[in-house]
Amino acid sequence: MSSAIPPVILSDEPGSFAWGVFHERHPRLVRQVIDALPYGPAERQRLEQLLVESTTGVLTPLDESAHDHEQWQEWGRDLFGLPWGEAPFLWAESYFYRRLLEATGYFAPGAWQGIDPFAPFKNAELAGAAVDDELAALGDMVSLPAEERGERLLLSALWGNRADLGFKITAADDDLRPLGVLIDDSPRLWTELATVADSRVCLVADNAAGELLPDLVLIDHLLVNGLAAQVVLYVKPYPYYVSDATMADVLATVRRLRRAHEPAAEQIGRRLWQAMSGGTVLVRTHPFFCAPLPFHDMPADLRSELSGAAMTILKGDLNYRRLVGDRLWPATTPFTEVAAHFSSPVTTLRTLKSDVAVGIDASTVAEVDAHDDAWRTSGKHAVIQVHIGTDKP
Ligand SMILES: O=P(O)(O)OC[C@@]1(O)O[C@H](CO)[C@@H](O)[C@@H]1O
Repeated sequence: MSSAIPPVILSDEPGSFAWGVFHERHPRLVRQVIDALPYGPAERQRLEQLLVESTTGVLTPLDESAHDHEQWQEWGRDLFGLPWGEAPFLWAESYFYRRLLEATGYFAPGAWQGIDPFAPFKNAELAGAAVDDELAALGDMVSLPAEERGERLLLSALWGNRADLGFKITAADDDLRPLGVLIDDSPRLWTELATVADSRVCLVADNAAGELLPDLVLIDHLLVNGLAAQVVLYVKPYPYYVSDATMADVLATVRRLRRAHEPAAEQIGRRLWQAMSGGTVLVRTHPFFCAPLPFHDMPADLRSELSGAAMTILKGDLNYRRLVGDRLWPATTPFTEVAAHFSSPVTTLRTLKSDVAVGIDASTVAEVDAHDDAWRTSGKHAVIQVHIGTDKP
């Protein structure tokens, strides 16, 4: 690493993006969760208490009866007792979602066990007109040459990340209009996929519904065109960050494709179903995908699982923060420096929705700085960044 490592992002500074997540976004999110499902007084009270604690109190541990109490004790050893804003933003946000599941009774034996508090939002999006339009558009792509189709599908997987449901909670309609891809390393991705024979490609999913749909279509494209022999799709083991995809969301999305009126979409759904049955698409998960830590601290079992992949495609903002470290990097920090620790070649498909940015050349930084004060967080810009390894350009 060429220069000193910058500080980890905290959420204790009023007016900062991270502060706004706790003090503006979370209160609206909790309101929406309470409005979307008829939680009883106990669950509602616990949700309200979580809001009070996370905005004005100190971090308290999970109840000893929680199945992962020990694990969180270890992760939070030096943090419990501190004000939430003084813990790393990545850690505190992750713990907020774990505590939200505790408040709704997701893990405890009882009537609400296993009920995804975010399912009403994800289901509404998957059933909505925007997804209808995406399915219909797949028909128009059939006649395109494979390369052009691949490029379009990659862009739709990229911009599918734009409006995750957490982001939509505070974004104005105007914020949802994309502006541009600041870094586009996609030619390197396509070349690498075309070069490595019989390859396994991993895709670490981010959000369900409007993002998972183009991800699955991209996976189908890679398999059909021989750009991957097998795809491993990683999802979250339980609901997380509002709209993050779980296995239930994968099944709902494949079903939506299979039932589409558009024949091209229906065929993709059928092929994905067969690929899952036959093992050319494996859906996997790991507890570390909901851990409050950067990928640098990935446990050995997951590291070795990913290490044989020809490419790992990381979707979204949070996976990006976890890859490069949730720090106040100068945006010109070389991507290779901060992504080299990853155990396989890696591609990020990310729209910018937090303060972290790396690998952007100085002239591009100057240009976006001049036009958009909030370019790091507005979700209007995106990056496709690729790190392959020291032996390849
Ligand atoms: O990973 P995703 O879905 O692209 O984004 C997650 C996200 O919306 O959550 C955080 C704020 O809550 C931000 O860092 C980020 O923008």
